[in-house]
Amino acid sequence: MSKRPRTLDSFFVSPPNKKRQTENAANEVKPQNQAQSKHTTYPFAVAELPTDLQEILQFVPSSEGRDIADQPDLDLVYYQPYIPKGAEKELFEFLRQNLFFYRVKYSIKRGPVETQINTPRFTTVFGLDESSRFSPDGSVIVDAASQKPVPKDRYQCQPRPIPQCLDSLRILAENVTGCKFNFTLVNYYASGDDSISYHSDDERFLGVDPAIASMSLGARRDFLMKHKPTAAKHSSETQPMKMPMASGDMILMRGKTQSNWLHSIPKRKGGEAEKGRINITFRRAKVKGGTENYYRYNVGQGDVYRWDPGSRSMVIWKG
Ligand SMILES: O=C(O)CCC(=O)C(=O)O
Ligand SMILES: [Fe+2]
Repeated sequence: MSKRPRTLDSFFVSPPNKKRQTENAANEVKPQNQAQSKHTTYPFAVAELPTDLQEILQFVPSSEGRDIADQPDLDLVYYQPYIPKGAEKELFEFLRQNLFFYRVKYSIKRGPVETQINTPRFTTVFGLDESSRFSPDGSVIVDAASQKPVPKDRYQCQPRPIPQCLDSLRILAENVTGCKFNFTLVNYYASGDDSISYHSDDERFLGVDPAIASMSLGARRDFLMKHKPTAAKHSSETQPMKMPMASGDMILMRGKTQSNWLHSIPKRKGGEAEKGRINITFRRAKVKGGTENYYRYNVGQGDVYRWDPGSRSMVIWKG
């Protein structure tokens, strides 16, 4: 006999005869699902999604996406919300608690001048470009064409398989958008001082007109967009946009958007931003250069950070 389908509401009431979560002496909430994603490249194992969250994800998208294409070269789908209300808070806490993050530093050279850049947010990344894939157990990287293990020096970086908790979200994003993704990039904006400046994700390694799905959890932060300056088009022909990305919202950017528009998350003074915000983007890198780029700028060579529930802040993880 098949199981009776549950309604969304029933997920938010604890079943009477089932203890939903176990609490230890420190009152720390433990997920029901103790299984973990492990890999030699991970500083520590990543818990799999708790079963209650896994089940709620059947109800994604929580609302129909709204097309926004009323300006030149703009092609967006905005889900407000995407994750069911009530579940996004648990998903936010779970991911902040269980992922490892980095504060990447790098230098750029413009002519003779070298500038040190401190990425103003926490980042982490998982995935592999189209030219190769992980074997099912994740132990080897296999060439997509020959199906043979790739030579050791194929990648300078050490690619990481997407842990189960993020891979479930990736598969969901594929099903909802009809796009294919092989990378998951995660940003954590700890406070209003963390930000990402105006840019477009139009790197060659993503191919033409890339689709990028971008999910928000935690603090509401403004997502700003403006058209790139062009010779032909006066910027006054287009209107800059401000989208209040709330917890559980998702925006899909596709078509000509990346080649023509810039986006940013500006710094904010105090308020809600201090609660912290997670952004997850799903993308598809076509070639090896994409893999190298993503690990260089989102993992780097520095310290590993992990959320510390005691001090409620990211602290350097000492292994
Ligand atoms: O945090 C966001 O919403 C945007 C992040 C972003 O644009 C990026 O990672 O490329
Ligand atoms: Fe971006």
